[in-house]
Amino acid sequence: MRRVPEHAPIVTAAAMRAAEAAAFASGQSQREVMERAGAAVAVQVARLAAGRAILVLAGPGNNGGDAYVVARWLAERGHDVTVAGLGAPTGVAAEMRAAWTGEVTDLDTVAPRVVLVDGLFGTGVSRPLAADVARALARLRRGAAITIAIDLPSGIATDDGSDLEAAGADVTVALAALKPGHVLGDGAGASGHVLLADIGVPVASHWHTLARPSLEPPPRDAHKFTRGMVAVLGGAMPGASRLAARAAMAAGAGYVVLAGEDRGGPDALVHRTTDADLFGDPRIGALVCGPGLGRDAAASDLLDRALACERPLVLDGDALSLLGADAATRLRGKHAILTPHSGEFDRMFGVGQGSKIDRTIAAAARIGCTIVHKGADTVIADPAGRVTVSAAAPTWLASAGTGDVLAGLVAARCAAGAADPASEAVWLHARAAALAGAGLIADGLIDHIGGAIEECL
Ligand SMILES: NC(=O)C1=CN([C@@H]2O[C@H](COP(=O)(O)OP(=O)(O)OC[C@H]3O[C@@H](n4cnc5c(N)ncnc54)[C@H](OP(=O)(O)O)[C@@H]3O)[C@@H](O)[C@H]2O)[C@@H](O)CC1
Ligand SMILES: Nc1ncnc2c1ncn2[C@@H]1O[C@H](COP(=O)(O)OP(=O)(O)O)[C@@H](O)[C@H]1O
Ligand SMILES: [K+]
Repeated sequence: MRRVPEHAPIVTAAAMRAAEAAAFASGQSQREVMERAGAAVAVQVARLAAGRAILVLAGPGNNGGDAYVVARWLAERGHDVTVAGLGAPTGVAAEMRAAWTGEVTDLDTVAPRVVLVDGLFGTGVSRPLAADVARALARLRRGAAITIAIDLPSGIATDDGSDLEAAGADVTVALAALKPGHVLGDGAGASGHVLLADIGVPVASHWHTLARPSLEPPPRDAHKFTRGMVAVLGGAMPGASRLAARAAMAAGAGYVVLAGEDRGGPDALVHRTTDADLFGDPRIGALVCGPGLGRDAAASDLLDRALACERPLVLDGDALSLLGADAATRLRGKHAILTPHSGEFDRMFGVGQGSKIDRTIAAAARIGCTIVHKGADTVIADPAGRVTVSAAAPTWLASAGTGDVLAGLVAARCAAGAADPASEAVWLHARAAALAGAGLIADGLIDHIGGAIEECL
């Protein structure tokens, strides 16, 4: 499983340029910052190279400038370094090129070495790599045992993670902040393990990577209702609603109700009918509607009643499909957390423009609710524009029913009064998956929620 730093700021290329400009305006020189960036990367390269031969690729912009600093730093400390260049840098990057006293060979002809450092393009990549450059990069990566990218793997679009003919990296050293390209789409896979280097450029952002929550055991005076009551509406596919209910129980809800005709599930699960008493029960801290609900008239009626009641809602699966393009009008002003996968998201909000972060922020602002936009890169956005991205969840989660488990987790944290129930639930979900290991199924994932919680106490 790849590693990504926790609670790291995420900024776009434009925001990064603004942060750099502010640092330069406050008296730092571009040269100093580039020396710091190169040294920070070189420290990691030295550690990972462990004495093996290194090839540094240096591009025509400031990413290339960083690369020349990396090469100089390593050579000065006795490492076996060669450099291959692309284009002639300008400005400070040209000064760094001039300060490299070794040879600069041609990208097309250079032989691969065990350690590859990719400093061709970073946040300035503006179009797909030319075929010969992409071919050379892929060849050199294939010939290396480890590839370390400076700031971003060359050919990953900074702001949305799309693939502009990147070869990828095993380790990426992100400078000053992570970029959307490290956590979204193809970029997440291409970046490998991500390390964050402090280069002395302060960065402020409302967007962060997911962090381990800090949780408390139930206090001495706890009773079942103070720990949070969750009600899950059952429907056409009882297994899904049962998974959500069991996950809510495992995630620490003190009282979990499964409402409907299904009488299955563990003995500790409370069964009720979907009558007016249920929807009016003021003790319900979160009402889950959607997992296994179905899409028939009965399902639609249950959704209407859920939306009409005053309880906080967790809306998933079929509830989201039933809402479809009406989501924006029907959810406005509701206290709800939505957990769509990309198909459900697109049905509600359209495919739209921009990155997954941009689209999720826009949708959350439009409906005034928090949205957990699921996938390998789960993006959580609230109506105020705060974003958390989970970019390192085990891919074993891609199996039926794991989303139902997440809905139950979100509901349990919501009913417990958590400040950020969606992010906490997504962390616990990913961690439970890591503890469950290879070949996990949704039922087994629930057995590891307790272990994930233990790590947060
Ligand atoms: N600002 C700072 O002081 C600091 C910046 N830092 C570092 O700088 C990086 C950003 O630097 P950057 O803005 O110079 O962009 P960079 O990623 O080197 O690429 C731009 C060059 O590539 C070219 N080009 C683009 N796409 C291309 C393609 N497909 N195929 C071929 N050419 C292509 C583009 O040419 P153009 O698009 O104009 O034709 C231009 O020449 C950042 O990631 C970090 O590593 C750190 O040192 C901290 C201080
Ligand atoms: N490739 C993947 N890597 C990591 N997590 C994934 C991947 N694919 C899906 N997931 C996660 O698995 C869960 C699947 O949810 P969902 O698609 O709603 O499935 P279901 O409706 O069958 O429960 C979500 O939490 C999602 O973020
Ligand atoms: K790079």
